[in-house]
Amino acid sequence: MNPPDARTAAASPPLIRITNLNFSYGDRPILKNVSLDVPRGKLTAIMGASGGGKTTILRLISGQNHPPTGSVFFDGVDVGALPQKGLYALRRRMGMLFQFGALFTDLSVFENVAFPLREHTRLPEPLLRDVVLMKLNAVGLRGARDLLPSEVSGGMARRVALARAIALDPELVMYDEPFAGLDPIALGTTARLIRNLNDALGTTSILVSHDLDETFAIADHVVILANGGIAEQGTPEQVRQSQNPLVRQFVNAEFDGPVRFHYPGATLEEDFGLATPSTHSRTETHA
Ligand SMILES: Nc1ncnc2c1ncn2[C@@H]1O[C@H](COP(=O)(O)OP(=O)(O)OP(=O)(O)O)[C@@H](O)[C@H]1O
Repeated sequence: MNPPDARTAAASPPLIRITNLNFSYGDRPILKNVSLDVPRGKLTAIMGASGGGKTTILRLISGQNHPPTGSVFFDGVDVGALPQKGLYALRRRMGMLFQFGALFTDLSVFENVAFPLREHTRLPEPLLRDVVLMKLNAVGLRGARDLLPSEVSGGMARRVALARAIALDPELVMYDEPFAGLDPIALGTTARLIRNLNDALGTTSILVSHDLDETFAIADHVVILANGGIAEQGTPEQVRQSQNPLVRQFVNAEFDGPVRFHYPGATLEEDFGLATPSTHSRTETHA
């Protein structure tokens, strides 16, 4: 496994440091002893099979879930140790773009972006207007301010959600599958925009995505989750060259590998009456 980019690590401490984190839903373990640094000012992608715990990591970073053991530090602050008020203050430093954007359908594009500003600041109206228009300008939608979400395309709606995620000038923006449901052109536009906003605003970004090519094209640092732990991390190039079979299967989009295509069960021989009792074996197990 590759360590985070050495130059970044030397330049400044990570914005997020996760140490020895364990997390379960009920008695089902999801994350097992995970330690991870998210470098400041960079775009880190978290990838891996469905249900691997990627969204759970985002929820642990924002303090929506609490780890029974291990810690999440945001800019040196232990998120799990914060009282409710401190947690709210911390969340103002984070922007979130959830899967499918989740805009308020009865509010205009302008009011969707204005929403977090109205909720969390007391900006006078003319200043609020300027901030909203600047954010909309950054995503190319200043001219669409008066439209309703139903009047813009899916790709544009995602860009409105992006403008809303950066409305409060967060230090960290977390994107949970921001490309879901987008056509290839809108997907490419959104990916470029995420990269450009990260650089232009000097934020740190965490991107959870299944779109390998687009994600590898824009990420500085890639983390592959598998079996509750980090199977690999490094630059996109380093991860592509990983020899870990779990990573190879994922990166090469292989149909079968350590993660089995077949759900565990009876063998073909058993189901079709071709086997003698001695050859009955349940080999199709998950890695
Ligand atoms: N609140 C919850 N209660 C119980 N189980 C949950 C809860 N939230 C998520 N899970 C389960 O925990 C596992 C990890 O969920 P998580 O959403 O973190 O995975 P993911 O890697 O983001 O998946 P995907 O790529 O499909 O979005 C999944 O199997 C999910 O069904």
